[in-house]
Amino acid sequence: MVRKRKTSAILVKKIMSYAQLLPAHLHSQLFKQVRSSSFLCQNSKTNQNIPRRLVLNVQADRSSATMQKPEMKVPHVLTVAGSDSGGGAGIQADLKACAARQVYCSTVVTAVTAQNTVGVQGVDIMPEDFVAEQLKSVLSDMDVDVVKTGMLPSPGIVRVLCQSLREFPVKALVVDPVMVSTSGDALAGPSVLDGLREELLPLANIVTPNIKEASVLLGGVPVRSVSDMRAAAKLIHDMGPRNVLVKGGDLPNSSDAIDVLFDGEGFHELCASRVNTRNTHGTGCTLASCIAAELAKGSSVLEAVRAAKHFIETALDYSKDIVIGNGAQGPFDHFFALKKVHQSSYRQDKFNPNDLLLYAVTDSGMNRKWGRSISDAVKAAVEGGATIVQLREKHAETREFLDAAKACLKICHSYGVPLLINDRIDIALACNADGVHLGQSDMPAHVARTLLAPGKIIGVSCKTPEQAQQAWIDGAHYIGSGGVYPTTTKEDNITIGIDGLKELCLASKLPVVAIGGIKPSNVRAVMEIGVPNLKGVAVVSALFDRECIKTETENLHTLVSEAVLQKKRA
Ligand SMILES: Nc1ncnc2c1ncn2[C@@H]1O[C@H](COP(=O)(O)OP(=O)(O)O)[C@@H](O)[C@H]1O
Ligand SMILES: Cc1ncc(COP(=O)(O)O)c(N)n1
Ligand SMILES: [Mg+2]
Repeated sequence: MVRKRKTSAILVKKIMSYAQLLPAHLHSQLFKQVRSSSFLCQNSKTNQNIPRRLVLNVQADRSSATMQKPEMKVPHVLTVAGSDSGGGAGIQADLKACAARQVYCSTVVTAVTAQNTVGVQGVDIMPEDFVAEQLKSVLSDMDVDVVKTGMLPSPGIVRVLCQSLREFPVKALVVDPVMVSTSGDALAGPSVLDGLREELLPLANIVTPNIKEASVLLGGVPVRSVSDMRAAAKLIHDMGPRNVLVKGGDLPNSSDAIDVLFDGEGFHELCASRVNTRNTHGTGCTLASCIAAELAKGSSVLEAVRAAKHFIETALDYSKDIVIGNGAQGPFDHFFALKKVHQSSYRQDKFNPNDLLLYAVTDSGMNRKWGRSISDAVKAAVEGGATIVQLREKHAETREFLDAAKACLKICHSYGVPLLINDRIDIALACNADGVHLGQSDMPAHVARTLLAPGKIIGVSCKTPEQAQQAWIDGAHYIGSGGVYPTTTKEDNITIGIDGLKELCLASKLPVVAIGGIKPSNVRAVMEIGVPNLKGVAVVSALFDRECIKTETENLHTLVSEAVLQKKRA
């Protein structure tokens, strides 16, 4: 409790010390306020003086600099939901979803369930007065941006929630009208329906029923197809929420997970590929919490729904094979992003020289010419059979390059193909690429070695036996040697020819990949030089300066594989 106190000598002293923190032009104003003394407060519990309003008043008037610490407003979601002892849905899913989306989450528990992957064994509903008390504790003290509701098991709880929302308005309300668990157990009965429809939905920015819940809200109208979902969304919108998202996770015979969003004017169909997994327990709670989290950060409803749906798809895909519990429906892992860092190092053991067989090197100029993104080009190359990829982006902006590198890494790893970054150690570190390729004027390989984790691949471009020797001393894994033939991708590049390549291979203790003007018509001649440590060919134009990268890669892959086989037979 805070009440007003008269100015005392001690307080004035304290104010003087505050004054020293303020710019000089605010001093006269400060002392005017001290004289009126109406703003001085004291905390009755601690007896500490709090010249808080003073600081606030002056802060409100400040024109430019102030020594006040900048406020760090943390986006905040309050979830009003039930506890799931199994940790997959309810409050537990909401906390994990918000944490994964970097948003603070406070919790008001409406019920405690005894629940696992088999089903719901028991439900203990919180008394409505105690729900009201929890709501007041959080909303009267904390700066909540968005309230998200889940299991609301009694009409009294719906009523006290609506009262609290009117007393403490928030930026947005997300209502997940939880009624039946995925296991088929009832979590809220028909007695809450009137309160939901008449009191809560009109306050909601978005309501997120699954197909069963949409049907129950509409008094039993069947919802079995995407067109039923559209019709249901429109009818539920008439109950007052600003947006309706009918979720199609449980839509029968659908190879996609389609959700329908109606914003009062038009429909958006949000489509994700259906992940083949038993681990979908908690998807509804997580989706609603992610939407709430994105709204708390300031996104629009459509942006929030898109981000939330993408999060679910990625999380389900990442955890599709995990096994938690013995029941039919398991929980999934919300923190896939953390573990990905661990798992994404392509191979912990040593570099495999056979990966040099068909080495695709990207070129931003060629991608621009053909109107392709780096990741589309890389995807086509790995689909066509490239065995290693190097991103060589000499002119890209750092942030753009990093985003592209992350996307390419994901693509390459889904095909078990390592990804290297040309020159940019910072990008390689930031995206956790499998290694780097360095030119003679880039960072020396022995320095790069100290920066990169053990096991990360280092390749070095070499034109002379001395450079090849140095690369070996520096701890490189392979050398790239060329230009074997004249090329346009590198200015002023010296052509070493087939003889130069052979000389380098013989001098090198490391595996070699040939580079420079290599294409289907000369790949055999290159591979036939008959030196065992020549492991493959690196190609830029013959893949990326072509209409169909995938077809060219397939073709070249066949030719280079045949050449290697012949070499082995010989
Ligand atoms: N197997 C799946 N693959 C991809 N997305 C899914 C899958 N199952 C559910 N979803 C998505 O998860 C979200 C929750 O959907 P749904 O399961 O219908 O809700 P609830 O969990 O409330 O029953 C929706 O965006 C839905 O499309
Ligand atoms: C406490 C609680 N709240 C919500 C759900 C719904 O989640 P799902 O539909 O994924 O089973 C649940 N099972 N338990
Ligand atoms: Mg479900």
